[in-house]
Amino acid sequence: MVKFGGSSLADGVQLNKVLNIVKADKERKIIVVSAPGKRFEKDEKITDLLIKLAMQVHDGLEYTQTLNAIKERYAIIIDQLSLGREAAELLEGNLQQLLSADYDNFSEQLDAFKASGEDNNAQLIALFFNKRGLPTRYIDPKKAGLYVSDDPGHAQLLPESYANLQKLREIPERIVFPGFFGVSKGGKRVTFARGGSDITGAVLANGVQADLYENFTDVDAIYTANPQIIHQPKKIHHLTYREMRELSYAGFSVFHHEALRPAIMANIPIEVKNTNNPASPGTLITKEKPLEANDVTGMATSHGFESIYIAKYLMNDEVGFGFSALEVMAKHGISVEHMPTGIDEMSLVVKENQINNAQEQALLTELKGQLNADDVHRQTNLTLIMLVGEKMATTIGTAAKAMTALANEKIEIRLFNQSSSGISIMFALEEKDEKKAIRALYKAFF
Ligand SMILES: Nc1ncnc2c1ncn2[C@@H]1O[C@H](COP(=O)(O)OP(=O)(O)O)[C@@H](O)[C@H]1O
Ligand SMILES: N[C@@H](CC(=O)OP(=O)(O)O)C(=O)O
Repeated sequence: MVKFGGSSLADGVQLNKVLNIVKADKERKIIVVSAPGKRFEKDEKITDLLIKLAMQVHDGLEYTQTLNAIKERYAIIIDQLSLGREAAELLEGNLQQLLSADYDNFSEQLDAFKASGEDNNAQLIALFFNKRGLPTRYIDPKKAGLYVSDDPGHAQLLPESYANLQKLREIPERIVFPGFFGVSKGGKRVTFARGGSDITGAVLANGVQADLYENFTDVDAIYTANPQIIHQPKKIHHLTYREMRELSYAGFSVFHHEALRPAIMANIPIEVKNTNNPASPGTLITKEKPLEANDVTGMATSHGFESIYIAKYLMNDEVGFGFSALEVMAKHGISVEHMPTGIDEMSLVVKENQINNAQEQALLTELKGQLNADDVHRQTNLTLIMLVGEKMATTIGTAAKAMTALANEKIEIRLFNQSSSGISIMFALEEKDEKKAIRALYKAFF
């Protein structure tokens, strides 16, 4: 079972590498593909172009330029791989159908457009493999019975899909399966969260009970820190599912955090590898791993957070205080990521984009009134840094070492939280300190 990300499918050169990787091992039987990704830093992903196109079509704006940009990307691939008229006509027909279909609402239309990126790519890649002598079948997620909830942009798998997907094992040829979407019970295409082709790969791996889920991307391994911040960070050779779940949720964009559960459920090892350097061993992710020398396995960051600080004298003696605070947040549709507490105070850490300016005052007033609090205020522009490692649970002094490294750089820690399992600690800092903090922590731990 293998998945190739958008960077591995960005043009004909990349697709030739993909063919060689698939041909090199007959166990690479099911191939999940993303839509063509970026060829260079400032390039646009097909998925982003499709989102733009859907909005322009919906708003009645001029969309020819965007449509042409999408056609051009596929045309280059068709040309580079000499796929001929058959491929060009297939693509043209699919796009026409997409544009002329009736949609009940914009969410449905947007998801149909987004899904078409992977779907067209899967059809082209199946054609390409067949033309190069590798018998391959394109499979439509609808035909395979990959059912999901009707939550556009945030689909959740319906468990009955696993039994349907098991039947893919009976297909003798290689299978090319589009990632990123499934079908609702009403027969509509619904996408997972962005980056969701990883989820499709994990779901299929579970469905067919694969021995291994290989996830091909554009880096040699998962690194101890984001390579866009640290120059040539150390590679992580082995991660546990728990570590990966913490790190991917906290900012390791290389593997989607929702893709872990299906793999964990069937205990399938995951290997993250590089399409541009397939001989390199990559990073293995399994349930358990041999204990390492280092207490911290990796560190992730993500920005765009804020904290709502609530203070009340004798808070800890009040039964149900935390419940009431969370109830107000839930009423406003805001999900709380972390909840560090003190004796008379607590902070609710949330994603910043969940609270708009119009809502702010009402939320703060309601929290203050409902909780009879002494003080309620927001701290905005926060970055969360997560240090993760199985060995941290049994090591003394990890937090102290991290705090010393930050203090030496005169970086103020706004919040601190340790997970109950002991395998992660979280710091919230001001966004302006993010890069300095990551560098200081990297130096201290690696
Ligand atoms: N800790 C990390 N280790 C490896 N890559 C990381 C890490 N954090 C962020 N990344 C980024 O993730 C990218 C790969 O993920 P993504 O762009 O989704 O790839 P794909 O197109 O293959 O799905 C890398 O190019 C890298 O910039
Ligand atoms: N193409 C989709 C799904 C995906 O997983 O893409 P990638 O493999 O390029 O991260 C997106 O951009 O969100």
